[in-house]
Parts: sequence; C-alpha cells; structure tokens
Amino acid sequence: ARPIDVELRRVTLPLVRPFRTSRGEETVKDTLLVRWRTEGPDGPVDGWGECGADPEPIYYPEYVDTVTTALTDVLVPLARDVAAAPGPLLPRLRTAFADVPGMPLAKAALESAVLDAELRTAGMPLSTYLGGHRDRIAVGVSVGIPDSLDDLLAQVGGYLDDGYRRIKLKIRPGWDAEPVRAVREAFGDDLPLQVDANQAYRTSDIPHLLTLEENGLLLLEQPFPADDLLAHARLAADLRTPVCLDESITSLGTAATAIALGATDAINVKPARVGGYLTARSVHDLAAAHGIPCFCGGMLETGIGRAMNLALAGLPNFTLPGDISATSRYFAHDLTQSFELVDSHLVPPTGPGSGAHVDTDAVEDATTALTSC
Ligand SMILES: CSCC[C@@H](NC(=O)CCC(=O)O)C(=O)O
Ligand SMILES: [Mg+2]
Repeated sequence: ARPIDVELRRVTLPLVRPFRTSRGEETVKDTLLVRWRTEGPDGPVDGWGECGADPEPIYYPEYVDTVTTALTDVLVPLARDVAAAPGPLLPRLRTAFADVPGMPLAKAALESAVLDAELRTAGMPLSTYLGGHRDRIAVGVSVGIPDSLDDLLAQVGGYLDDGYRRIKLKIRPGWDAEPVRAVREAFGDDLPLQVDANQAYRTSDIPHLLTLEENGLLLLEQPFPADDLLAHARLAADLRTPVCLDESITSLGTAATAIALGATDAINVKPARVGGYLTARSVHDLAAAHGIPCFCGGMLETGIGRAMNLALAGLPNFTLPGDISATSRYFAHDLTQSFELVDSHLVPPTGPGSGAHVDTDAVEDATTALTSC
C-alpha cells in the first residue's frame, strides 16, 4: 500500500559499556530508523526499519549521513513511485532497488520498514514469512577490546554468569594471542570461543594467525580487508580453524564468489550489510546449499533490528550461535520490549511483522534529527 508518510529518525542511545574493535570505539548507538506509515484495515500501520550504519564509515562504506541522503534523494522517492503503481509492493520494490547500484545499508533500512508494514497489515509474523522454524535462538556475546586483561576476564566472567555460552573476542594486531590464551586459561578449553579481527590483519600476518589456532577457536572472523577475498582463501587453505566472513559479504553475488573461492567456511549474515532480510535469506540458502554454516551477526541494534534479526535467525542453516545478545548487554532503556537471555537463548517475538512493540515515546526521546520524505 502507498505510504501515508515516511519518516527518517536519527536516534542515539547510550551503550551500557563502550564497544571497542580494531576499527574504533563506540560509546553510544547512533543510527537511523525508517518509519513507513501506511493505511491499514483498522487505521494507520507503522512499519519500522533500522539501519545498520554507524555515524562514521568504520565498518562499511555507508554511514548515517550517506544513508540519509540516499534515502531522501533516491530510495524513498523510488519506493513511493513503486507503491503508487498497482501490484505486490515488495517484489516490485526489490526490482526497482536492484536497478540502483550498491548502498545495501540504505536499501535494507527502507525495505525492512516496508516489509514490517506489509506483514503487520497482513497479520503475519516475520519469522513465518521468512520460513523460520525455531521458537528459541541460540546466541552468544561479542566482547570488545577492553582496557586491560583483567577487564577482559571480568567481562567474560560476567557474561558467562549471565548465561552466555559462546564468547566472541575482538582482536587486532598486538591484542590477539594473549587475550585468547588468558580466556582459555581462566575459563577452560571447552568454552566455545571465536575471534573477530574486523579486517585488521594483512597476508604478511598469516604465519602469526596460524599460531592462534593452538587455542581451539570456533571461527576466525574477517581477518583481512573486506575486498581481499583471495587473502581469505589463502589463509583458509592453511588454517584448520574455519574462516568466517562478515564485511566482505555485501550481496548474494559476493557471497557466491567468496564461497567459490573457498574464502569462507562460515558466514556472519547481517541483513543490513547485504541489503535486507530477503537477500539475507538468499545468502543463508546459498550457504546451506554449499554446506557452509551461518550465524546472524549484530550491529548493536536497538530492539527494532534485534526483533527482526531474531526472526531471521530461526532459519535452519543458522546453526552457529548468533551475535544477538540480550537487550541488557547494550542498553539500559531500549526502543522496544526487552529481550532476555534464557539458557543462552533468546525468544523471537511472535506478533505480526517484526513483533517489536515500538515505544514511540522512547523513540521521540532518542531522536536527534527527524526528516520527512
Ligand atoms: C557495531 S558492532 C561492529 C560489528 C561487529 N559486531 C559484533 O561484534 C556484534 C555486536 C553486537 O553484539 O551486536 C562485527 O564485526 O561482527
Ligand atoms: Mg564481524
């Protein structure tokens, strides 16, 4: 249905603790929400989408300002034209978006809002629409680079006390073997442990990276720059530890290329990064066809993105614990209902659409900029 109005809201939420990676440090979640308001059978229906971009291009080439511009100048006008014409909205929207090069994060934010509105109007949960079949999702926790080894062990101990059973450590050159060994010594060899370098290494570091695997790692995530698929293939040929790609997988096409090159033994699927939940499902299906396990990654989303990620994570080839942690790991107050960890699992909401109950007062309080388009 054609939108009554479309709003972009830049929102800022304080993080309960800073999150440091090899790319920088974040102390607040500062991103963009899209609200696609349409006429439902019983009045207006709001679809919400959350953008995965950061205020700066630290992980992806897009960032909040470029996403805002892409949406106001190109993608929302295009979506309005598509919505004004007859026929099913989502398939025609995806066809129209496919003619616009790149900008997966901007497309994902708008497509998610449209998808949420359509499914709420139809009374269908996103998990049903996507084909999810799990009513509880195994999750882990991603631990940033701390101020000290003691700080790291305190954080990991705290998360294990919270009930998380899979730990992912951020690493970078100079902070890798020591923290991994310390966590192994403190918490034992059976702790499911993986690392994420966020592109910080180069092929000259391959001999060093090979020494990391004596610590029994589940995965080594994105050691090299996103566009260097060949470097990942070279490492994967020598490393027993599965190589997992994140930033490199920007579309179904790059997923297919990475798989064909043997550059990825596992994929961190992030709907925002690949252009939305429907493409994320295609990446999931392609990986499944090649026997490559996936997990649903995270961008410190608010409950709006978290609810949708949980719906996606119910698909059968998400066999590795995801980076979808409980709300309290990120925010003291969220924009939706809280998601609580139960035995290292989260329960996806079952309501129509994302199932997120958006607290419009909290959204208003968190809003730093509002654009109608
Ligand atoms: C903004 S977080 C940076 C992206 C990072 N995400 C995580 O480590 C998970 C963060 C989370 O718990 O949402 C990754 O490269 O996988
Ligand atoms: Mg990653």
